[in-house]
Amino acid sequence: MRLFRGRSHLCSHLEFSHNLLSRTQNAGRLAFSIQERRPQTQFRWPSPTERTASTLTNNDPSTSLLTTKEDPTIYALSTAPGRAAIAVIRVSGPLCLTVYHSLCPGKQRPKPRYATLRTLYDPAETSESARVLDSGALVFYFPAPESTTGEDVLEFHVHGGTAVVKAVLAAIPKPFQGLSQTIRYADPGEFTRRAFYNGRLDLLQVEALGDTLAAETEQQRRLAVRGSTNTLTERYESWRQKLLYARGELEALIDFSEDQHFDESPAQLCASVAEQVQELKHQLQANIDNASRGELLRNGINIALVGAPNAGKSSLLNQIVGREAAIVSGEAGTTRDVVDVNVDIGGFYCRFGDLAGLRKASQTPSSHQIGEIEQEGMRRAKQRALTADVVIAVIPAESATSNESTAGATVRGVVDNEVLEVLKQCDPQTQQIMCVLNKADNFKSDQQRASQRENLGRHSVLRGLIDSSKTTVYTISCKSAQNANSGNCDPGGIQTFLDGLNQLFRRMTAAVGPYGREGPGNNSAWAETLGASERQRVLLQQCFQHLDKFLAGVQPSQDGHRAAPDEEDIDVVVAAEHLRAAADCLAKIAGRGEAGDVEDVLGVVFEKFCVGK
Ligand SMILES: Nc1nc2c(ncn2[C@@H]2O[C@H](COP(=O)(O)OP(=O)(O)OP(=O)(O)O)[C@@H](O)[C@H]2O)c(=O)[nH]1
Repeated sequence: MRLFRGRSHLCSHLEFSHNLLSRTQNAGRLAFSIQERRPQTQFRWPSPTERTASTLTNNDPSTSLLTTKEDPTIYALSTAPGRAAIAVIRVSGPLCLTVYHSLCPGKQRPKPRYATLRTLYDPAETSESARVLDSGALVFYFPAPESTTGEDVLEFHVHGGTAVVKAVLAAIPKPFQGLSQTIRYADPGEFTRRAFYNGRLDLLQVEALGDTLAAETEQQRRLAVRGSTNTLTERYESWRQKLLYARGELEALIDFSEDQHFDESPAQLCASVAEQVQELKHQLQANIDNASRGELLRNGINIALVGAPNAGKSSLLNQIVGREAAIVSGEAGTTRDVVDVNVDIGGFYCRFGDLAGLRKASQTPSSHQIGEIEQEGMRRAKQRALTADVVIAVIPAESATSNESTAGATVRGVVDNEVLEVLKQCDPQTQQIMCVLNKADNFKSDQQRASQRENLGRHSVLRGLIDSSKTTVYTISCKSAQNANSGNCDPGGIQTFLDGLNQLFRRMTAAVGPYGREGPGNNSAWAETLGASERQRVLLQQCFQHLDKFLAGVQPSQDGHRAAPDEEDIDVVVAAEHLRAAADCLAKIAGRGEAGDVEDVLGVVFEKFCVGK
């Protein structure tokens, strides 16, 4: 085992020093276990004030005016622009009280966190009649640091008329004219950025806040709420602590193994750490999988309607969205390009793509050649189907009724070969396939309808696809749905199909635990991990890869392809480095990376924020 190939630079970490200390104190008793430790003191990114070394007091407004250079007070309309009953204007920074006194002259400082009724005046206006900006405004004052931004915050709840808002916004900076650095209109997301800098929110909560503001559907809202707790932060931090602790154990071995007696041999210690790392990998994998599932809720579920020309794809789309979103016609090949429609189905944000019908040239009537446009449409349709999360194969029932001589021929007649080819190319691991038998009104009886559905289920290719998607074949009739009178509760079976689709979405987006859906433990306890962002998922993936490299260096591979390394081949320094790198990835998730990293991340995260937030 190679222990002394140069001391790594890791001692600088507080956690490592802590480990060294306890290791030295407990020398000779190296019974190793990875324990949960309470996080170190809460990390806090230096505030803009600290970073610029500009300290202000806001007790005396006159001195604030002179000293505020680097840390301007910001203000903005925080509610949506336009006519409304109430508009909220928010001010954050050291000049809050100065702003208050200039708009509410002669009035006492408002009691913190209480609503105070005030008339607002224009500080630059001398004419008594023109001075009043708004009467009956409510003022809230939140002194630092117990405020949303961690700075002094002032909120004016004014009447929501456009002119009132405009006048109050114009009045706020008036006393500071000529001192341009002291107060300015806020940039998008600047209030939240300050909350982050002042330790009021961690980066994960900032991301969840961005999701909350962007949420359009019920499921997106729930996802955002899950992410807004600090459960994820605590989970990542406990993993990071475990990794740092494990690394500390290895480092102690490097430093002291020559002069101290340890109960465990280096190989035993590595095996013990590897066991813990293996367990951590299971948890990471669950987190990574759930983050991908959460993406479906956040970005929407991409659904492709595939089928032969005239199968009824456009008719089905129109039934789903409840309007004429796509052209329906008896002419085969009507839909040429992808028709995308966004729709909320039971709280799930979905993007439906109605695609060009798929057929071969030989299947077209001799008078009809497949032209360039139709070919391009089919190419796009295939491409879209292969990247969709859910592929709905729309199969028309008409061929079935006209060709019932043999079960096999019937089914093959219904499911077009071109459509089958595309379904076969879909990835059952990542894509769900659903079959819809349309034009059920063509069946002569319920019995015929049932037997055709069974035939479809028996079809060798479809069977496999349907089984892997754990879905059923739905029988619908867009025509019946369209012609139904309001008395029929589920005309054409569209509602039953939508319910099935909803159940499929629930399965696709349900959280899984470290040992899969059927594994031990409570999977719902992992629901928060659905809220993990794409950025977090990428960093978790990188963390996972470092753990893999660590394991590759210290133990045989689980599939038996790689034998256990000889004791002399275990490089503990390199192994410890992989643990450090893995821990760093977790640190970056919470915004604890190098300063440059964090600024880059902030740039991306705050892009989504609007002014006033
Ligand atoms: N009898 C019956 N006809 C239907 C049903 N659904 C759709 N149709 C008819 O089938 C024809 C084709 O419908 P579309 O919805 O345009 O089919 P499509 O799959 O989008 O066709 P392409 O655009 O050519 O790919 C139209 O004449 C529809 O009225 C149904 O449930 N029953």
